[in-house]
Amino acid sequence: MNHRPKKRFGQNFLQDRHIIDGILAAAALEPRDRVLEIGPGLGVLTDRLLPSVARLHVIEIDRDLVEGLQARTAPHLTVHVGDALALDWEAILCEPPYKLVANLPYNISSQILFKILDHRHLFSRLVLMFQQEVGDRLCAAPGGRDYGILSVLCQVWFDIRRVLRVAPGAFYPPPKVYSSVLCFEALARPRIEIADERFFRRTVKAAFGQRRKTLRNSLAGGGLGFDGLEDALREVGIDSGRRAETLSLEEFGRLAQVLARHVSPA
Ligand SMILES: C[S@@+](CC[C@H](N)C(=O)[O-])C[C@H]1O[C@@H](n2cnc3c(N)ncnc32)[C@H](O)[C@@H]1O
Repeated sequence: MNHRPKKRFGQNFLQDRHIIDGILAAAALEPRDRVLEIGPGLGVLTDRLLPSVARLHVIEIDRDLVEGLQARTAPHLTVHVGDALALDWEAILCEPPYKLVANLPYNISSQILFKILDHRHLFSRLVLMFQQEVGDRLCAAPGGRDYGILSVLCQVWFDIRRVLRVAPGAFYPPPKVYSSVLCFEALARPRIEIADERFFRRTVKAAFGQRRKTLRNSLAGGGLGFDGLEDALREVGIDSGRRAETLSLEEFGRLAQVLARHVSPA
């Protein structure tokens, strides 16, 4: 098929067979699996997924590619045309759990991750390609500059490991950066206790809002400051002079609990 890759849709098509093999191996497919693929493009992953799974949904935004995908007449394949960020995943994925496999367009990877977090109950495993820098952030441990909002929010719910490092030449056209394939395994229960998930997310975002600042200042800047904050945090073993990037997941859990007691949950 003659298709001119479109930059606006982040079209870097995989052409390295070893990388495709590595993605499929990480997905650990079983015949009864139901899978969602976001951004099938020319279908290199789709064609490898199809014979191995019970059900495959693909979501592709580029109408020029849809005809080629629909030409694969497998009865267990459903092609959804549209923006994966806008489509209603609950309506499409009616028989969870699903595995999610995607060579994601880099420009929407954070937004997709937030949508995945909102729909994590639908998924048992995710195998996703990211720009290497984003992959590093997702796997990062506390203490370094890679550790941030997405590291915390995703690591609470998933075991995340990098399975492949991918050079630009694996794609056509080659992107300017290296990429990483990450495998997310859904945990049976979150790593920490979270009473109110929306508030937990708000806490983490506020704490990292101004990452060079101390917790005391960044929380105040994010509307989560209150009189007595320093003492309240000290009581749960957190020094308000620390920066967000030094806090473990457990400490973020305790931080959110303390703030929830003192700040209105709006
Ligand atoms: C990096 S390419 C990967 C294509 C193919 N899976 C492969 O590995 O060669 C990203 C694909 O996602 C599609 N895409 C981009 N934005 C999208 C969106 N918001 N929703 C669904 N698909 C999207 C692009 O058109 C493209 O086919």
